[in-house]
Amino acid sequence: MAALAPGSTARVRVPASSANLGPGFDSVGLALGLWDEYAVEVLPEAGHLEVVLAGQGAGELATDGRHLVATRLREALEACGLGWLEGYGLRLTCANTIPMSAGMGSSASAIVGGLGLGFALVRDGELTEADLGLVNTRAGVAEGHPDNSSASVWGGLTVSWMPSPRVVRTARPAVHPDVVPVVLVPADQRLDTATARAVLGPTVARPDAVRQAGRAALLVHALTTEPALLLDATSDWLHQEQRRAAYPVTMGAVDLLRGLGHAAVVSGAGPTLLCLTTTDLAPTVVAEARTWGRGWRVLTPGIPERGLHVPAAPERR
Ligand SMILES: Nc1ncnc2c1ncn2[C@@H]1O[C@H](COP(=O)(O)OP(=O)(O)OP(=O)(O)O)[C@@H](O)[C@H]1O
Ligand SMILES: N[C@@H](CCO)C(=O)O
Repeated sequence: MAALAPGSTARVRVPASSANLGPGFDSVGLALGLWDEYAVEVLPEAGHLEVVLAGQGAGELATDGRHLVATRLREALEACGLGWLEGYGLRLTCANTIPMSAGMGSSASAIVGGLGLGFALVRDGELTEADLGLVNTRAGVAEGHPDNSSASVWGGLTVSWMPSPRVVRTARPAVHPDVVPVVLVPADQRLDTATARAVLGPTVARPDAVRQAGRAALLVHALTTEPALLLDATSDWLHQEQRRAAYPVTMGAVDLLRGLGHAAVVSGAGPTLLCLTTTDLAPTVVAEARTWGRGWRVLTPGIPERGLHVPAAPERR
């Protein structure tokens, strides 16, 4: 493998994601049109790493080799046979819009983006389908559950599973064109995924497992074919009630919207709320959420059809 030439660059964009969507715990993900953008430039100074942050996490996250994008950039370069910072330096620039620890897959996006950036740097700024497959596997293994990471890699709706601890497989059903995600982010609230996972017990009752399996199957049908079934299709018995004390405000809002007939769920490990609605009803959901006041950010980010990608070069004037 040739050394990296000073002045070489790569750039990637990676979307946010919502995981679980009610019954699809640890397997179903939906990409959301909120993007982080990462860029890297090779510097001549061996051993030198510069991390420049803007937006979410700036002034808060590490700006050395511990930064999550940097650690996964390193993983990708080493997988391509390049020693980390051996004979070259790097400037990593991150422009982040995805809120951290909010339930929109920020850590998965950082992992997916870091890996993608490394492969893109080695491939002269391009990413192949095979690279996306590698990123999907490595990111799912790194997170331990591939729901967020697969949606960030592929865009759209993903259903992922791990037939063994180091293998990730993903199906990508096409979302019905009427489905609209409304994302409600409670201001100034964060919940680490690790904390939210720690409250889940090791076993579930058989009747709950049976109901959950049926609704997970129905979820895919509702999202792809019959959105009118989304309210029933988003019921959950495995994680949301168990975590209620960790995000009480969100659960109150989920209860309220579901009482009004809307398919509201906790997004990932929370505290963001995801409402899966339809083109005709989305304005009603948005109007309802706006009555809740400034404590909530109301987003309609759309569902990007592709995930991790190299953006087109900006046009020269
Ligand atoms: N863009 C980023 N760059 C570097 N590190 C990040 C970035 N985004 C998230 N992280 C790291 O990941 C942590 C958040 O991960 P966590 O899994 O708790 O939340 P999340 O991924 O936003 O939520 P969820 O998995 O429920 O959607 C942050 O505290 C930070 O350490
Ligand atoms: N399936 C994960 C998503 C958050 O990373 C959870 O709910 O814990």
